[in-house]
Amino acid sequence: MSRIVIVGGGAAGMYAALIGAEKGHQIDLYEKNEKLGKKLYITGKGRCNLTNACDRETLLGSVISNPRFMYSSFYGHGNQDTMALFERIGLSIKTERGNRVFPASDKSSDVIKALERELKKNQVRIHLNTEIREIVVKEGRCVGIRTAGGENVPADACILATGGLSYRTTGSTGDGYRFAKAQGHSIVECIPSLVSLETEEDWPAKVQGLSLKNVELLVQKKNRILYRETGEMLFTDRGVSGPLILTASSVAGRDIMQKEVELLIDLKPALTHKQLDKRLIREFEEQKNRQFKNCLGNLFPNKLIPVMVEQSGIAPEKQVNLITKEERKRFAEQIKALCLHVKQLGGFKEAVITKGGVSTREVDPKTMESKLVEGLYFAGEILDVDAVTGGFNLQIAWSTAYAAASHMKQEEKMGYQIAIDGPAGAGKSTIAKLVAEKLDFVYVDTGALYRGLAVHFLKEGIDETDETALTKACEKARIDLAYENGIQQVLLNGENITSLLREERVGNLASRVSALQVVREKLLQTQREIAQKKNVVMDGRDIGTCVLPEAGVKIFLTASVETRAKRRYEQLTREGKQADLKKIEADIQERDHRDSHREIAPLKQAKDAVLLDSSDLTIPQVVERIIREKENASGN
Ligand SMILES: Nc1ncnc2c1ncn2[C@@H]1O[C@H](COP(=O)(O)OP(=O)(O)OP(=O)(O)O)[C@@H](O)[C@H]1O
Ligand SMILES: Nc1ccn([C@H]2C[C@H](O)[C@@H](COP(=O)(O)O)O2)c(=O)n1
Repeated sequence: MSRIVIVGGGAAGMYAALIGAEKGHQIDLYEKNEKLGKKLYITGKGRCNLTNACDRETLLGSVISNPRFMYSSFYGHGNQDTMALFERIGLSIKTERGNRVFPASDKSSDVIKALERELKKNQVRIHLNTEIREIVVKEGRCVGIRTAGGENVPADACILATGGLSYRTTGSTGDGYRFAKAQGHSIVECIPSLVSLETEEDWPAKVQGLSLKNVELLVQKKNRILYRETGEMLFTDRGVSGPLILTASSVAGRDIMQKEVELLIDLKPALTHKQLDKRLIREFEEQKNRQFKNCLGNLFPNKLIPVMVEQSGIAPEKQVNLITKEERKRFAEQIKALCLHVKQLGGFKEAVITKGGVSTREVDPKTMESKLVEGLYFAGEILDVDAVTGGFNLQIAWSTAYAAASHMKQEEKMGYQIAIDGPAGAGKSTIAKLVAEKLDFVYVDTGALYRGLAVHFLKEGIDETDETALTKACEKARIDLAYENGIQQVLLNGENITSLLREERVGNLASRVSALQVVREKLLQTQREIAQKKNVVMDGRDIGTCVLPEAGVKIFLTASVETRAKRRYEQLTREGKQADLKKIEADIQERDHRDSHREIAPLKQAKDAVLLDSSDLTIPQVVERIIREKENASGN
């Protein structure tokens, strides 16, 4: 296990913390705000456009700055992976127009809640209201951080996920750029992006609030076309905004900074110049005795008419039949290319994202590790990568966070993991033991850990409904696994209690208390630590879904209730124990229901697990099938 410090508790920081913790690292997440995810909370007008359910090409094509840098991380963990992860952690999602993905509840707070819940479950240590002053580097390697309060926090690695400069009130004040610069990183000039544009002309203020649908926007600089698209735009008190403009700010942001960019709005993109002229002739003919200012109602929204009249240079009171051919032609030109000159980009205060940041040339695109400082990683908006609207910028955050957290170097080699989950009596332990033997892996029966805690509660006479007593008892219990002649032994505070584990009351209590957060939290890290260093076959209820979500092979082993009850009955009879088939069956059913309906880490098949129904398979056949899965997964 490595000790990793993450600076910044926004989208990228939380995601990196979760991935790192699931990989078995000890994570400390530092956030200077009083809570996590402040910017995430207001994104997408509070709905949080999580990602975009497009294909990979579209995903890459939506990145404006440094798309090639995103290639590896999008392929390593793309939009589909992000959607699967959010569903795995209990967030229902929905896809809307333009493939935009949102939480089903339309509440960004639910995204934050889901992430926070997982961070807690995975024992991430969250430090709120804690500002970081600097990254500590020794001999070219990051060895920790120093807080503004002067505390030195040693670490094996540090992920900077401090965001950009947009929405400063949410904490994005650019600290990360300063830390990176201090370590020799180049920072590409930061400018606001996905932002409104301020214009030299002040007439937009007269029509502020007016939204135009289906207009074509052409952005150009000295006749060079920078952007051209049809869609919706909006006039503001200082210029223009709306979807077309936001994208234009992203595509042409740097040119806009250097001035001389003009916007040409085609108000009638469906008509050619010739068709438009014909239309004007018809309108002018039908209303020939009216004044110019009163004959445009069929052509433009009312609010826009005074502006169009003013810009045309034609006297507003001029009788329509007196308008010359040249005036009409010029007016048609104006309709096809209503011109505005861009003064500047709107400010960081309202920009959705920041363009610029830590130069991607100095960061490994596969791992997000600095090429200058070992053990220093970057994730999210701090990097000089940005995309258009539609959930793509958050996907950059998720994918880079995943790359950083999952490529974190392990102090010790990570073991190979085979996860076997399934209901009571499905044969998990019998099969897992044999698979482990064949592969020379360590077998870990996690049910035994829960049973071990149950023995402790029984010994201490703990009332299972008394949460305080349970919490205290959990603190007092140390559960260790040991192996005698390759057979797993459970030690409770040093005492070998293996012989007590199979008692019926122990199994039933284990099933009941395993629904409790305090119990699951107690055992989660123990399980991960075991799987960290050794090759393991681990069986349980939530191994593939929760304990080892990255396991190389995941099996969901099951069999009909009758089969399982019959097998258990035969097992007990073989062992010379009293057994009642009907009672065993009822017991199994009750346990299945409880294990699969509890709120935390319920028994369920992981999306990427192989379903194996052993009702009609012999033990060697099941073992063989799993060995084959392992061989396929390892490519041999
Ligand atoms: N494919 C099979 N064919 C016949 N018997 C089987 C098969 N798989 C398992 N068994 C038998 O079923 C019984 C229950 O198996 P086991 O104890 O391994 O289940 P389990 O899933 O680990 O149960 P629990 O979750 O309650 O600990 C054992 O007697 C075992 O030998
Ligand atoms: N990963 C696990 C393993 C076990 N449990 C709980 C649920 C079971 O009813 C109980 C005993 O397990 P068994 O020995 O029968 O496999 O422990 C769990 O919640 N998660």
